[in-house]
Amino acid sequence: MKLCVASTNPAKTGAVASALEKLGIQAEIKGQAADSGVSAQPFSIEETRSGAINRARHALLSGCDAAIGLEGGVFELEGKLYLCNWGAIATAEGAVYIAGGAQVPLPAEIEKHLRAGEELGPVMDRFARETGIRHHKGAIGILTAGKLNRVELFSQIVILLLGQWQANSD
Ligand SMILES: O=P(O)(O)OP(=O)(O)OP(=O)(O)OC[C@H]1O[C@@H](n2cnc3c(O)ncnc32)[C@H](O)[C@@H]1O
Ligand SMILES: [Mg+2]
Repeated sequence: MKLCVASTNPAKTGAVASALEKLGIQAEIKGQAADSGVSAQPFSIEETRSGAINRARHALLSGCDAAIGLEGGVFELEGKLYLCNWGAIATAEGAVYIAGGAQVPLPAEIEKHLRAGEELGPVMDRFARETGIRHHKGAIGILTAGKLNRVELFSQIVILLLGQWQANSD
């Protein structure tokens, strides 16, 4: 099976590889940049989820058995911003399955910069005095003292996607 991943971010391609390994599924993974069709920093659940679906649909056009889109974003609930992550798998048979991941509130300090129009990636790097956080541990890694990283978070979403595909294929 050839599986396209709609990003070259190693946190996303790594998450797909890790999910496949956990499920014992053999597949060739191809990471490629794909248009999310939403803003670089999605600001609602709807926008984040749409970004994942658009990525998957676009990546499927490059000729794979299925394509996985993963998107990070934030949304507001009772006046606070929360981190959210969504995923979608588009299959060559024309099906699309969707799943959401863990959500945590963002510290006020980070929230302030996002509301001023900055992207979470660079804001997290400054906050944690590190570089490229979005490529590995992610905001979730910083906010949970490394107990859960971005690869593991996306990996669980990918398991939810592959599981739904399988549940609907038998
Ligand atoms: O190359 P792509 O696939 O676009 O990967 P990305 O890291 O930019 O990831 P997203 O586009 O899905 O994320 C949207 C924005 O939110 C940021 N972001 C989302 N989740 C994050 C996380 O866990 N840690 C750091 N930045 C994150 C990211 O930098 C983007 O500005
Ligand atoms: Mg991005």
